[in-house]
Amino acid sequence: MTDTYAHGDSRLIYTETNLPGPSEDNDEYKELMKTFNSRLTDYCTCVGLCTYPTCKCLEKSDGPNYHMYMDHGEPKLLLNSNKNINLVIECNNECYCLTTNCGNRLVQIGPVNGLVVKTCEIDLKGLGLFTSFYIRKGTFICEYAGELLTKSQAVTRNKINQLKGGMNYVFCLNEHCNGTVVQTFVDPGHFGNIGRYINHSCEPNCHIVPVRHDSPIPKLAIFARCDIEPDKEITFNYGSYKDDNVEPTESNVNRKKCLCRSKNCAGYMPYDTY
Ligand SMILES: C[S@@+](CC[C@H](N)C(=O)[O-])C[C@H]1O[C@@H](n2cnc3c(N)ncnc32)[C@H](O)[C@@H]1O
Repeated sequence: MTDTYAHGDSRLIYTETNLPGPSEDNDEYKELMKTFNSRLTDYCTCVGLCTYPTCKCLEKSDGPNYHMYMDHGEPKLLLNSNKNINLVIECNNECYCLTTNCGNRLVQIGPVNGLVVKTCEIDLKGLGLFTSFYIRKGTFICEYAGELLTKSQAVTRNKINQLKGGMNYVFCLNEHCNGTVVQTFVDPGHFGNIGRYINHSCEPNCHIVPVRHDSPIPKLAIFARCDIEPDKEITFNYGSYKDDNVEPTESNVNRKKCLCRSKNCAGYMPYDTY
């Protein structure tokens, strides 16, 4: 992966991709580490460009994940807009195809260029992530990477953050699969990448797509869901991509006020219901 970004804050440690959270001597942690350290066993035997349905990785993805376009004479990949985003499996180290141009490797290559961290116009939002370049719909922005936590660790950290009343970086990805929900918890609060600076919006220009290429644990990959002009803030909806914001009720009065200023702002940040 090529990731040249860094934190301006020396108290934070930059990690390009997820790393295990603090070790615990319990079954929940052991189970998480077992999955984290296991590898996807399928690989393709394509030579050169991977095409659907011959490529095993694309077959497992239920169709091509990305399409190519020329950007100032350079080939770039964009997420297919008709793609089932629950199933994005990139080629991996075991695959026979070429790492540089198989057409099914994007998230593993690293974030887009031109991302800038700066203070938001609305002070209370803190820092935000902005783009200095024009970004096309379907562009991979960056991962939301940090410590991979068990559910108990995530709940504890979330409670502590709520009590402190400061920023909360713990994100829960819910994947709905055959009637069950598989949850992935990532906290870039202390160890994280550039994605930790992305703020929430009720009308976001990006969304999170679970992408797998090495371990069965998905990368929380942030993609542009529309074209984005230079100097715009990068945002995604902190609610799961399946569950939209819910109206505030008595049970969620503790939710933070949302300052996204979008026309359809729900007024509150999505509630962490895990
Ligand atoms: C993942 S961090 C985003 C980066 C953060 N703004 C910073 O300065 O590092 C999430 C935190 O940012 C703030 N935040 C993000 N989006 C917001 C929004 N739309 N309205 C108000 N606060 C927001 C909240 O405090 C939230 O807990």
